[in-house]
Amino acid sequence: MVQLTIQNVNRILHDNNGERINVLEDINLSVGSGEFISIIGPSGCGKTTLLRLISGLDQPETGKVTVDDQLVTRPDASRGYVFQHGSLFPWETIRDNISAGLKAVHGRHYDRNLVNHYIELMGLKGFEKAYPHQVSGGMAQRAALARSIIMNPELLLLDEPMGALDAFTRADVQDVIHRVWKQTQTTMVLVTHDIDEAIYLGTRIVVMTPRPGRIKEVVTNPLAFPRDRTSDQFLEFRRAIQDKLNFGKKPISETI
Ligand SMILES: Nc1ncnc2c1ncn2[C@@H]1O[C@H](COP(=O)(O)OP(=O)(O)OP(=O)(O)O)[C@@H](O)[C@H]1O
Repeated sequence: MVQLTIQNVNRILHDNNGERINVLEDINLSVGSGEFISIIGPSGCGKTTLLRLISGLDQPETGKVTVDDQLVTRPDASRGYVFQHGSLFPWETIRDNISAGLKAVHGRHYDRNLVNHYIELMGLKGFEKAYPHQVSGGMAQRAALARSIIMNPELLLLDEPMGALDAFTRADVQDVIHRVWKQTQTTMVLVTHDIDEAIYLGTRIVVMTPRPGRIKEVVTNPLAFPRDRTSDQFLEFRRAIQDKLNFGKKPISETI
Protein backbone atom coordinates (compact mmCIF):
# COMPACT_ATOMS: atom_id res chain seq x y z
CA MET A 1 0.00 0.00 0.00
CA VAL A 2 1.26 3.45 -0.86
CA GLN A 3 -0.30 6.86 -0.40
CA LEU A 4 1.31 9.78 -2.20
CA THR A 5 0.28 13.23 -1.01
CA ILE A 6 1.29 16.56 -2.50
CA GLN A 7 0.25 19.49 -0.33
CA ASN A 8 0.36 23.20 -1.22
CA VAL A 9 3.51 22.76 -3.30
CA ASN A 10 5.17 25.78 -4.91
CA ARG A 11 8.36 25.65 -6.96
CA ILE A 12 10.11 28.80 -8.13
CA LEU A 13 13.01 28.82 -10.60
CA HIS A 14 14.87 31.60 -12.40
CA ASP A 15 15.51 31.93 -16.12
CA ASN A 16 18.83 32.98 -17.68
CA ASN A 17 18.00 36.66 -17.12
CA GLY A 18 17.36 36.04 -13.46
CA GLU A 19 13.60 36.45 -13.96
CA ARG A 20 11.52 34.51 -11.48
CA ILE A 21 9.35 31.71 -12.91
CA ASN A 22 6.52 30.29 -10.83
CA VAL A 23 6.99 26.83 -12.27
CA LEU A 24 4.46 25.21 -9.94
CA GLU A 25 1.86 27.03 -7.88
CA ASP A 26 -0.30 25.62 -5.14
CA ILE A 27 -0.21 22.00 -6.24
CA ASN A 28 -2.39 19.60 -4.27
CA LEU A 29 -2.90 15.96 -5.20
CA SER A 30 -3.51 12.66 -3.42
CA VAL A 31 -2.72 9.38 -5.13
CA GLY A 32 -3.89 6.08 -3.68
CA SER A 33 -2.47 2.60 -3.94
CA GLY A 34 -2.59 1.00 -7.38
CA GLU A 35 -3.75 4.11 -9.21
CA PHE A 36 -2.41 5.10 -12.62
CA ILE A 37 -2.21 8.88 -12.77
CA SER A 38 -1.63 10.60 -16.12
CA ILE A 39 -0.36 14.18 -15.91
CA ILE A 40 -1.02 16.13 -19.09
CA GLY A 41 -0.43 19.72 -20.13
CA PRO A 42 1.42 21.85 -22.67
CA SER A 43 5.18 22.09 -22.82
CA GLY A 44 6.64 24.05 -19.95
CA CYS A 45 3.69 23.70 -17.55
CA GLY A 46 5.88 22.00 -14.96
CA LYS A 47 5.08 18.31 -15.45
CA THR A 48 8.68 17.13 -15.19
CA THR A 49 9.32 19.47 -12.27
CA LEU A 50 6.37 17.90 -10.46
CA LEU A 51 7.65 14.39 -11.14
CA ARG A 52 11.12 15.39 -9.89
CA LEU A 53 9.57 16.68 -6.66
CA ILE A 54 7.72 13.38 -6.19
CA SER A 55 10.92 11.42 -6.81
CA GLY A 56 12.95 13.53 -4.36
CA LEU A 57 15.36 14.77 -7.07
CA ASP A 58 14.11 18.30 -6.38
CA GLN A 59 12.57 20.10 -3.41
CA PRO A 60 9.69 22.62 -3.31
CA GLU A 61 10.11 26.14 -1.89
CA THR A 62 6.96 25.66 0.14
CA GLY A 63 4.56 22.77 0.73
CA LYS A 64 5.45 19.12 0.99
CA VAL A 65 5.43 15.77 -0.76
CA THR A 66 4.87 12.71 1.42
CA VAL A 67 4.72 9.00 0.70
CA ASP A 68 2.93 7.07 3.43
CA ASP A 69 3.31 10.11 5.69
CA GLN A 70 7.09 10.17 5.19
CA LEU A 71 8.44 13.46 3.85
CA VAL A 72 10.21 12.97 0.50
CA THR A 73 13.63 14.60 0.84
CA ARG A 74 15.77 12.59 -1.59
CA PRO A 75 15.53 9.87 -4.23
CA ASP A 76 14.84 6.41 -2.89
CA ALA A 77 14.84 2.93 -4.43
CA SER A 78 11.16 2.59 -3.49
CA ARG A 79 10.39 5.18 -6.18
CA GLY A 80 11.41 4.08 -9.69
CA TYR A 81 11.95 6.67 -12.44
CA VAL A 82 11.90 6.00 -16.19
CA PHE A 83 13.15 8.84 -18.41
CA GLN A 84 12.22 9.77 -21.99
CA HIS A 85 15.50 8.32 -23.23
CA GLY A 86 15.59 5.23 -21.01
CA SER A 87 19.18 5.99 -19.97
CA LEU A 88 20.34 2.39 -20.24
CA PHE A 89 24.06 1.83 -19.66
CA PRO A 90 25.40 1.69 -23.25
CA TRP A 91 28.32 -0.55 -22.24
CA GLU A 92 26.09 -3.26 -20.76
CA THR A 93 23.89 -5.81 -22.50
CA ILE A 94 20.10 -5.66 -22.24
CA ARG A 95 20.22 -8.48 -19.67
CA ASP A 96 22.89 -6.76 -17.57
CA ASN A 97 20.99 -3.48 -17.75
CA ILE A 98 17.81 -5.17 -16.50
CA SER A 99 19.66 -6.91 -13.66
CA ALA A 100 21.79 -3.88 -12.67
CA GLY A 101 19.67 -2.83 -9.67
CA LEU A 102 19.22 -6.39 -8.41
CA LYS A 103 22.99 -6.98 -8.56
CA ALA A 104 23.65 -3.74 -6.71
CA VAL A 105 21.35 -4.85 -3.87
CA HIS A 106 21.89 -8.63 -3.75
CA GLY A 107 25.34 -9.08 -5.29
CA ARG A 108 26.12 -12.36 -7.06
CA HIS A 109 23.10 -14.06 -5.51
CA TYR A 110 20.49 -11.97 -7.31
CA ASP A 111 17.39 -13.76 -8.61
CA ARG A 112 18.17 -14.77 -12.21
CA ASN A 113 14.68 -16.23 -12.65
CA LEU A 114 13.18 -12.84 -11.95
CA VAL A 115 15.36 -11.37 -14.70
CA ASN A 116 14.18 -14.13 -17.07
CA HIS A 117 10.58 -13.37 -16.11
CA TYR A 118 10.92 -9.68 -17.00
CA ILE A 119 12.82 -10.41 -20.22
CA GLU A 120 9.88 -12.59 -21.21
CA LEU A 121 7.21 -10.14 -20.00
CA MET A 122 8.79 -7.27 -21.95
CA GLY A 123 9.12 -9.31 -25.14
CA LEU A 124 12.91 -9.11 -25.07
CA LYS A 125 13.67 -12.82 -25.35
CA GLY A 126 16.41 -13.37 -27.93
CA PHE A 127 17.85 -9.87 -27.36
CA GLU A 128 19.35 -10.43 -23.91
CA LYS A 129 22.92 -10.29 -25.20
CA ALA A 130 22.41 -7.27 -27.44
CA TYR A 131 23.70 -3.83 -26.42
CA PRO A 132 21.29 -0.87 -26.25
CA HIS A 133 22.48 0.58 -29.59
CA GLN A 134 21.69 -2.77 -31.26
CA VAL A 135 17.98 -2.82 -30.36
CA SER A 136 15.03 -0.64 -31.44
CA GLY A 137 13.91 2.41 -29.46
CA GLY A 138 10.86 0.51 -28.25
CA MET A 139 12.94 -2.43 -27.01
CA ALA A 140 15.32 -0.07 -25.23
CA GLN A 141 12.37 1.60 -23.46
CA ARG A 142 10.92 -1.80 -22.51
CA ALA A 143 14.31 -2.73 -21.05
CA ALA A 144 14.45 0.57 -19.12
CA LEU A 145 10.97 -0.17 -17.78
CA ALA A 146 12.05 -3.69 -16.78
CA ARG A 147 15.14 -2.33 -15.02
CA SER A 148 12.91 -0.14 -12.82
CA ILE A 149 9.97 -2.45 -12.24
CA ILE A 150 12.18 -5.43 -11.32
CA MET A 151 13.14 -3.54 -8.15
CA ASN A 152 9.49 -3.73 -7.10
CA PRO A 153 9.09 0.01 -6.44
CA GLU A 154 6.00 1.11 -4.55
CA LEU A 155 5.74 4.05 -6.93
CA LEU A 156 6.85 4.16 -10.56
CA LEU A 157 7.35 7.59 -12.14
CA LEU A 158 7.25 7.69 -15.94
CA ASP A 159 8.60 10.86 -17.57
CA GLU A 160 7.46 10.77 -21.21
CA PRO A 161 8.95 7.28 -21.68
CA MET A 162 7.25 7.02 -25.08
CA GLY A 163 7.95 10.59 -26.16
CA ALA A 164 10.70 9.70 -28.63
CA LEU A 165 8.97 6.70 -30.19
CA ASP A 166 7.02 6.45 -33.45
CA ALA A 167 3.24 5.94 -33.23
CA PHE A 168 3.30 2.13 -33.66
CA THR A 169 6.08 1.54 -31.15
CA ARG A 170 4.43 3.97 -28.81
CA ALA A 171 1.19 1.99 -28.84
CA ASP A 172 3.16 -1.20 -28.25
CA VAL A 173 5.02 0.22 -25.21
CA GLN A 174 1.75 1.64 -23.86
CA ASP A 175 0.32 -1.90 -23.92
CA VAL A 176 3.41 -3.22 -22.12
CA ILE A 177 3.08 -0.54 -19.43
CA HIS A 178 -0.60 -1.32 -19.01
CA ARG A 179 0.13 -5.05 -18.67
CA VAL A 180 2.86 -4.45 -16.09
CA TRP A 181 0.63 -2.07 -14.13
CA LYS A 182 -2.20 -4.64 -14.10
CA GLN A 183 0.05 -7.54 -13.11
CA THR A 184 2.11 -5.77 -10.45
CA GLN A 185 -0.53 -3.28 -9.21
CA THR A 186 2.29 -0.76 -8.81
CA THR A 187 1.12 2.83 -8.36
CA MET A 188 2.23 4.74 -11.46
CA VAL A 189 2.45 8.43 -12.34
CA LEU A 190 2.94 9.22 -16.03
CA VAL A 191 3.87 12.58 -17.52
CA THR A 192 2.87 12.98 -21.17
CA HIS A 193 1.99 15.48 -23.92
CA ASP A 194 -0.15 12.88 -25.61
CA ILE A 195 -3.86 13.09 -24.79
CA ASP A 196 -4.64 9.60 -26.18
CA GLU A 197 -1.83 8.09 -24.13
CA ALA A 198 -3.03 9.82 -20.96
CA ILE A 199 -6.54 8.46 -21.54
CA TYR A 200 -5.48 4.98 -22.66
CA LEU A 201 -3.46 4.36 -19.50
CA GLY A 202 -4.73 6.60 -16.72
CA THR A 203 -7.32 5.86 -14.06
CA ARG A 204 -7.30 9.62 -13.38
CA ILE A 205 -6.03 12.44 -15.53
CA VAL A 206 -4.41 15.53 -14.05
CA VAL A 207 -4.86 18.48 -16.43
CA MET A 208 -2.24 21.20 -15.96
CA THR A 209 -2.01 24.79 -17.22
CA PRO A 210 1.21 26.78 -17.62
CA ARG A 211 2.74 29.98 -16.20
CA PRO A 212 2.23 29.47 -13.40
CA GLY A 213 1.96 25.67 -13.56
CA ARG A 214 -1.27 24.77 -11.84
CA ILE A 215 -3.56 21.78 -11.68
CA LYS A 216 -6.66 22.86 -13.56
CA GLU A 217 -8.64 19.71 -12.93
CA VAL A 218 -8.30 16.07 -11.93
CA VAL A 219 -10.63 13.97 -14.05
CA THR A 220 -11.61 10.38 -13.28
CA ASN A 221 -11.37 8.23 -16.38
CA PRO A 222 -14.80 6.66 -16.98
CA LEU A 223 -13.54 4.12 -19.56
CA ALA A 224 -13.34 0.46 -18.56
CA PHE A 225 -10.35 -1.72 -19.52
CA PRO A 226 -9.53 -2.94 -22.10
CA ARG A 227 -9.76 0.46 -23.79
CA ASP A 228 -10.31 0.94 -27.48
CA ARG A 229 -8.68 4.10 -28.86
CA THR A 230 -11.22 4.20 -31.69
CA SER A 231 -14.43 3.70 -29.67
CA ASP A 232 -17.03 6.46 -29.53
CA GLN A 233 -16.66 6.66 -25.75
CA PHE A 234 -12.88 7.10 -26.06
CA LEU A 235 -13.25 9.85 -28.66
CA GLU A 236 -15.92 11.58 -26.61
CA PHE A 237 -13.74 11.55 -23.50
CA ARG A 238 -10.80 12.81 -25.57
CA ARG A 239 -12.89 15.77 -26.72
CA ALA A 240 -13.75 16.54 -23.10
CA ILE A 241 -10.04 16.52 -22.11
CA GLN A 242 -9.12 18.58 -25.19
CA ASP A 243 -11.67 21.19 -24.13
CA LYS A 244 -10.16 21.37 -20.66
CA LEU A 245 -6.75 21.95 -22.28
CA ASN A 246 -8.16 24.50 -24.76
CA PHE A 247 -6.53 22.24 -27.32
CA GLY A 248 -6.64 23.69 -30.83
CA LYS A 249 -8.50 26.79 -29.66
CA LYS A 250 -5.44 28.88 -28.86
CA PRO A 251 -1.98 28.79 -30.41
CA ILE A 252 0.35 26.91 -28.04
CA SER A 253 2.60 30.00 -28.00
CA GLU A 254 -0.21 31.92 -26.31
CA THR A 255 -0.58 29.34 -23.59
CA ILE A 256 3.06 29.42 -22.45
N1 LIG B 1 16.67 24.14 -13.82
C1 LIG B 1 15.85 25.07 -14.29
N2 LIG B 1 16.16 26.39 -14.21
C2 LIG B 1 15.32 27.33 -14.67
N3 LIG B 1 14.12 27.07 -15.22
C3 LIG B 1 13.76 25.80 -15.35
C4 LIG B 1 14.60 24.72 -14.89
N4 LIG B 1 13.95 23.56 -15.13
C5 LIG B 1 12.78 23.89 -15.71
N5 LIG B 1 12.66 25.21 -15.84
C6 LIG B 1 11.52 25.94 -16.39
O1 LIG B 1 10.39 25.52 -15.67
C7 LIG B 1 9.26 25.39 -16.52
C8 LIG B 1 8.67 24.00 -16.40
O2 LIG B 1 9.60 23.03 -16.89
P1 LIG B 1 9.23 21.49 -16.96
O3 LIG B 1 10.36 20.80 -17.65
O4 LIG B 1 8.86 21.00 -15.62
O5 LIG B 1 7.94 21.52 -17.88
P2 LIG B 1 7.24 20.35 -18.67
O6 LIG B 1 5.78 20.58 -18.55
O7 LIG B 1 7.76 19.03 -18.22
O8 LIG B 1 7.72 20.65 -20.16
P3 LIG B 1 7.93 19.63 -21.38
O9 LIG B 1 6.60 19.02 -21.61
O10 LIG B 1 8.36 20.51 -22.49
O11 LIG B 1 8.97 18.64 -20.96
C9 LIG B 1 9.76 25.74 -17.92
O12 LIG B 1 9.39 27.05 -18.18
C10 LIG B 1 11.24 25.58 -17.84
O13 LIG B 1 11.86 26.49 -18.72
